[in-house]
Amino acid sequence: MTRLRIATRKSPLALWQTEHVAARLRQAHPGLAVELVPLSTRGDEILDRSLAAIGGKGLFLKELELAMQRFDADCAVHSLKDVPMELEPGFALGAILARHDPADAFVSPRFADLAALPPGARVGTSSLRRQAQLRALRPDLDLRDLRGNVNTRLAKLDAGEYDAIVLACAGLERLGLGARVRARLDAPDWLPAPAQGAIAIECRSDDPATRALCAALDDPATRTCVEAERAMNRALHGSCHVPVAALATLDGTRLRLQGLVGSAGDGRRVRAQAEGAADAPEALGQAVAQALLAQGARALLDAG
Ligand SMILES: NCc1[nH]cc(CCC(=O)O)c1CC(=O)O
Repeated sequence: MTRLRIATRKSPLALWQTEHVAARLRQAHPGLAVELVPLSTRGDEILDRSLAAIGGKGLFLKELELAMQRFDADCAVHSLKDVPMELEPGFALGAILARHDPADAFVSPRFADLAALPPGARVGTSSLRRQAQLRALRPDLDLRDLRGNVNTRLAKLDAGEYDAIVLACAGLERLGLGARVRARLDAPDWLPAPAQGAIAIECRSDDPATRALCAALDDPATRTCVEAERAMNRALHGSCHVPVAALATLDGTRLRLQGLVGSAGDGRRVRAQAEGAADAPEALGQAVAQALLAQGARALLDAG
């Protein structure tokens, strides 16, 4: 294969991530002609309704998968946290790139961190996971919906619609906006979305040539961690628009997984953590999910 076409969404973050993957592929395979195929997705176009109402985060993938099925593209680049726990039949993750920063960020022009917000401050996020954790730590806050790409969300913050917002550190850093991070929201007090910060390349399962090219970019340590996080999420429900947070860390051959299920409504949350062998991330994810369920996670998930 001498040419590789990569489908991508058109948001600035998606384009950055796909350009990054393209550059890494050219570096790994000198002589390979790598091209971008930018596409609009329903998830990008529909901004006035919640993602859950319009069919979940899979909407960001659909058009990219159709392009691969039409052979208009060979692979697609995604933020792995936006990828449903079960891939569509016929697709596989050809590579998961090394993750540098899985954490969420507190972003505010006026306030240094969550504790510095005055009572009743307006905080923007449409993520149930972020709302649930904000409710648990600061029940007084006025949580308001906020959708759109990273740049749109920052513009709404700067226009004064919110006192603070929560975004992923990874997205801000990739867009050259790392200076906007006022405080990191770190474990164990705050956990990110399963697979947050990890970039994945999706390929057709029956395309070994593309899969072989992509495999050069795979980072086994990151794959191990995100497999544990996604296995936990999968064992809890099967969708990806729920107040579930997870973070796995790998220390040599020991894998540690922290998990949380919260309620965006009233701030209740349950937490669990466990350690296991690095070669069994699925089992660890399932064990932490069982520990969360034993503490009543099901009632929180059903309440939304
Ligand atoms: N939900 C949108 C989304 N998908 C991935 C990222 C950030 C990059 C990443 O997690 O790899 C973001 C923005 C955000 O949550 O701030």
